[in-house]
Amino acid sequence: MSESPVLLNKHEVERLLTYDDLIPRLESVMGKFSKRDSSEIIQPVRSVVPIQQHSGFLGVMPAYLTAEGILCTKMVAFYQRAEGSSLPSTQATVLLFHPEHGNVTAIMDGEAITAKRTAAVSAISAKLFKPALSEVLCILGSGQQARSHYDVFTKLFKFKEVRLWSRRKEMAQRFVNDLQDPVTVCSSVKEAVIGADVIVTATGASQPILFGEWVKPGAHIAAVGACRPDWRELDDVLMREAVVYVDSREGATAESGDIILSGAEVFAELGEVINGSFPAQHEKTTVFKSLGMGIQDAVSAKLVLEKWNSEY
Ligand SMILES: NC(=O)c1ccc[n+]([C@@H]2O[C@H](COP(=O)([O-])OP(=O)(O)OC[C@H]3O[C@@H](n4cnc5c(N)ncnc54)[C@H](O)[C@@H]3O)[C@@H](O)[C@H]2O)c1
Ligand SMILES: O=C(O)[C@@H]1CCCCN1
Repeated sequence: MSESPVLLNKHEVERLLTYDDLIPRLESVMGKFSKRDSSEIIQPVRSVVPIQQHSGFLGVMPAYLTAEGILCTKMVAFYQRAEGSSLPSTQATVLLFHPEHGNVTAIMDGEAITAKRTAAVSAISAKLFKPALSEVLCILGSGQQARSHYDVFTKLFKFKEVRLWSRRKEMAQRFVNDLQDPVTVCSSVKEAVIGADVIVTATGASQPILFGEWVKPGAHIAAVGACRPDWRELDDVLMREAVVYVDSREGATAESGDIILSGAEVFAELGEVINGSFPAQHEKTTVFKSLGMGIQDAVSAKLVLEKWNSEY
């Protein structure tokens, strides 16, 4: 009989998963992924089941990292919530398996993993692609991803000003009231992004909210929302004028409305830049289009379990 799996709730996962540990593991696994060596990493594009009656989707995200012995899957339910809804738009659970025996070794909350690993990957993109002089950070959205992006971007980089826009101003105000440092709440996307050096889009929008004509030449955009083939956050002008990087070419081609509908060309994967096979064109306007990957959840979950094991 195999042992019962370790069960870790959101509070525990949040406590155990730190950006300092996570960032190097994500850089390493994304570099490996971009080498496309199937004896090292197997990660199919996410399977997504639409839940049409409720404007939602269930995604299943398996991954196997052979050398590290990590066999994992995340199950993530994500919804388009009506304005004013208090329900979370993204909920997830992560399972780790014993690769040899097939039993489940850990079941853990996936919300904290999703929030932190997505923000950490965006921060890696900003490290590579943001302009040399980056003084103004702008975040669009005030939900879970907006918060994790605020946390890691202000931890890693020094900005003179941070701006926030949310479609409901009171939510932006609530976000800001929780923080120690000053953040400017803006009344429109245009006001928030004009002159910004780094822009994070982390909204549930399905139509463009960020327009190329407002974006400062040379700025870096980490685009985290719009994870369906018919959803948009960025307009055609921005998509076509920027140098576009993605987490996975296959994921982007299957799932990103911003890429599919604009016809924008993907220049490189983040992992290809980490590996040195493509340059980081930080002097140009750059978009990092993030869709999220099972390997990112897998290394995060392994890290959480290692930390937990070291404590008990
Ligand atoms: N790339 C990834 O790996 C990844 C991971 C998790 C979530 N996501 C996506 O990121 C986005 C944000 O996720 P979250 O967990 O922070 O959600 P959340 O529900 O916590 O926050 C969503 C934010 O978007 C705003 N919003 C919703 N609809 C909008 C619209 N039509 N126009 C403008 N703003 C709108 C809400 O007001 C809120 O501020 C979602 O699209 C989600 O699917 C991507
Ligand atoms: O990679 C993820 O976890 C997310 C979940 C929500 C939709 C987009 N991708």
